[in-house]
Formats: sequence, C-alpha cells, structure tokens
Amino acid sequence: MLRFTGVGLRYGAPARGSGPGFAGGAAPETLRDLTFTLSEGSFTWLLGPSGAGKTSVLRLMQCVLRPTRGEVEVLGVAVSRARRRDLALLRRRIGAVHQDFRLLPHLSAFDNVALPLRLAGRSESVLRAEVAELLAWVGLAGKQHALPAELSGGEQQRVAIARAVIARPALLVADEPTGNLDAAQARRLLALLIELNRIGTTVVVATHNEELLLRHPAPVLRLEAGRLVGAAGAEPRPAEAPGGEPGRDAPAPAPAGAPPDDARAPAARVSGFRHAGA
Ligand SMILES: Nc1ncnc2c1ncn2[C@@H]1O[C@H](COP(=O)(O)OP(=O)(O)OP(=O)(O)O)[C@@H](O)[C@H]1O
Repeated sequence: MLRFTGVGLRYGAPARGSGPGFAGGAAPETLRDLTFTLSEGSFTWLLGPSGAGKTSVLRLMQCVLRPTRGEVEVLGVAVSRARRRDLALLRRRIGAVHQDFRLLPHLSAFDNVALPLRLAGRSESVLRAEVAELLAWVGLAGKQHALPAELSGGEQQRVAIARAVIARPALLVADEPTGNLDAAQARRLLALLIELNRIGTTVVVATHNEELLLRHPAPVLRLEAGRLVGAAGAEPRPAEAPGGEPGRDAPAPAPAGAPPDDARAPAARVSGFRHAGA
C-alpha cells in the first residue's frame, strides 16, 4: 500500500525530523497537502502539466526523498521515521523508470538489466535467460552487448524499462516511460506494465500520453502546481476521448496493433512468482 498523508515537499529544506529547530525555510512548497491512498496491486496514472510536481511525487514514492511535512508510507514503511538501512532495503523492492534513464554508462545493455538480479543474489545461469528474454521482448535482442552511448534514446529507454521490471518489484514507478518511444513500442510497454500489474505489482505511471490512458482506463491522480485536483485526488475516469467517453464502465477496446494475447510480456509467464522481499 502507498499512503500520502498531508504531504508537503520544499526543495532545499531539511526533511522532517532530520534536525532540531527546522523552521521550514522561505521557498514555496513544491508539493502541498497531498493526501491519498493507493491500494496494493493498483494501477494509477499520474497526470499534470509540466512543473506540477509529478517527478517529485514519484521520488517520494521511490523513497529517494523524504517529505518536509506529513507522512509517506510505502509498502508498509513510514518513510519519515525509517532508518537509512531500512530505506535501502525498501528501495530494492521498488522499480523505477526515470525520465533521463540513468543507465550505468560503463555497463552493457545486458549488464544494466541484470544489475537488480545480481544485487538480489540470483545465479548467473538463471538470470542469463531471464535478461535475454526480456531484452528480446523489448526488441533489443541484437543489442545486448551495446553500451548506453551506442544506443538511441528510445533504445536506452527500453533498457531502463527492462531494468526496472526485471526483478518484478512490489512497486513500479515510471516517469514518462514512453517519452522516446514510437507508438508501437509505447503499446508494447503498456502491455508489459499491465502484465506486471496483473501479477501483483502496484504501478504508478506519470505521462502526457493520452493514448495510453484511453487504452488502459485506470484511476488518475491529477496534480496542478503541487496540489491534487479533483475529489481526494483520485478520479475514477481517465481523460475523455475526443468524441467518446471511455470511462471505467466502458473500457477502450484494444485497437489494431495492440499485442495479441499470445504476445504476453515475460513477467506473465513466470510461474510461482513472488515479489522481491515479499
Ligand atoms: N532538485 C530540485 N531542486 C529544486 N527545485 C526542484 C528540484 N526538482 C524539481 N524542482 C522544482 O519542483 C517543481 C516540480 O518539478 P517536477 O519535476 O516534480 O515537475 P513535473 O510535473 O514532473 O514536470 P515535468 O512534466 O516537466 O517533468 C518545479 O518547479 C521544479 O523546478
């Protein structure tokens, strides 16, 4: 479960509880009064104009930032009160796709994707097949040995996505994960996120890509100037389609070009699946 209670974030200020005498600073808050709960296994779109605070919300969910006010609870852990060591362990259960990819430049595509499994102590013989399968699924079978600098922006984004999902995290946060992908690749990524969610991962995706919302209607958190807009921040309907109403009651049919059922993402075919640390 993911719970924000009265959360405020002010960049440049010490996190709540990090030192005595903290008065709050003079800069305006980037995030203000965020209160919402996302249940375990949910799928949520995070929307809002540029600068609204979407990346900041995802960083709080990833536990790389602590709130300056209020409380963030991630997978049962209250982040403000958690010890550094516990936060490090918690982060291993969270997959993240960053807007700027953050691939390790000296590692090949294969080794970047393999990293979370190696950190989890998986044997080389097992991880080799899993990494190869996922890289093939995202269309990079021939690029396993390429360094990030030898890949296009879209290819780097696909490596970043594969790295985020390979360990089947309990929580996946993705920041504009289709920003560098063409329409077909974006649909394939969506299929991967849906399969991961279907086997239990809580998924939160920040996006400006309206087509994705129409294809996969799900609850929406909408931010404007650091605040949630809409009732309690959770809207049950996706953005309206031009000339149509794709709401939750009438999910959009998969348009032509969507992956067929037999093209299920690798995550869906794993039997006996358990989330990292579950
Ligand atoms: N490290 C930082 N230090 C200071 N201010 C920051 C920092 N990161 C973000 N901000 C500010 O916080 C505000 C929200 O930024 P954020 O990146 O969360 O928005 P966003 O909705 O993700 O935007 P975009 O859609 O353009 O990525 C912006 O005004 C930004 O300048």
